[in-house]
Amino acid sequence: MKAYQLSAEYLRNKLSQRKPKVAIILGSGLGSLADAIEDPLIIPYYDIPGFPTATVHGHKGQLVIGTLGNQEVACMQGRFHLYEGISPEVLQIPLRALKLIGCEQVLLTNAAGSLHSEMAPGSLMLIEDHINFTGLNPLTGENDEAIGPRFLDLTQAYDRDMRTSIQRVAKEMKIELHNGVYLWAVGPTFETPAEIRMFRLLGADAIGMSTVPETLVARHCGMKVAAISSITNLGAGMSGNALSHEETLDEGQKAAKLLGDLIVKWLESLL
Ligand SMILES: O=P(O)(O)O[C@H]1O[C@H](CO)[C@@H](O)[C@H]1O
Ligand SMILES: Nc1nc2[nH]cnc2c(=O)[nH]1
Repeated sequence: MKAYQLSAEYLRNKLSQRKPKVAIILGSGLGSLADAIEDPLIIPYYDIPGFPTATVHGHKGQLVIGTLGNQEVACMQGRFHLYEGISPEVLQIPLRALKLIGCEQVLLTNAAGSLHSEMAPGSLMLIEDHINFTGLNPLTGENDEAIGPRFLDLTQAYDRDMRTSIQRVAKEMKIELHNGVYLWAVGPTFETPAEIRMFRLLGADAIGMSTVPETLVARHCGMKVAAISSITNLGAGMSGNALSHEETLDEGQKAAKLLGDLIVKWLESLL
């Protein structure tokens, strides 16, 4: 059996009657969103066969399964990044396991730097497309045609219907939701000011070290994907301030309530 099949089998046994259809991945500083999940079944990643363990400060490392916005959800409280030394192949495991237990759509969240001074810290950005600036891809290696195609079309990486419904809910809630392109840099260093200037020229609006590999794996196995960035800082060199992960976590936590409210209302709207 493959690692993700082992993970899924373990999770299926734990789930009993629960049938999460929506997966949510919480980014840096956004972990508290999982605290609102009712009747939670909490499974630490280290208990799940095949799963890596979360190493980044502020990423708790557990799967929380329960009810949010009247929907059954499976929420990853903490994610994996390539810069942690995790191989691209291992990055496939969580999303494929979530698909195997029945999740059909996934909402990814992240903390990101903004490339526009008008999109200041505290802003939310719905990802409409991405740029993979790493030259790496979690789908590299042998392809299992039973999971997805060797050559995956990414014309609609971020699902149009999910984006439309999230935008509609944000509008109803009078939440300003920017739209933009997220650029995946491998990290773990933040960018130089020269890189930020270059990324702006390339058409990026926000930058971070996650999300894109999850999108690729999820789309490959047929899940629908939407993603929202919580802007925690302006890109390097734009404000004169030094960047730090502590700032990411602080600003992420400040935005978590707003993003949480938006996610709950969106889930309610799916009924
Ligand atoms: O993308 P998430 O996991 O939200 O975290 C972002 O914040 C961290 C840097 O502070 C990096 O891991 C970056 O990707
Ligand atoms: N690469 C990158 N990741 C981030 N995560 C939060 N802010 C940033 C940033 O400015 N750059």
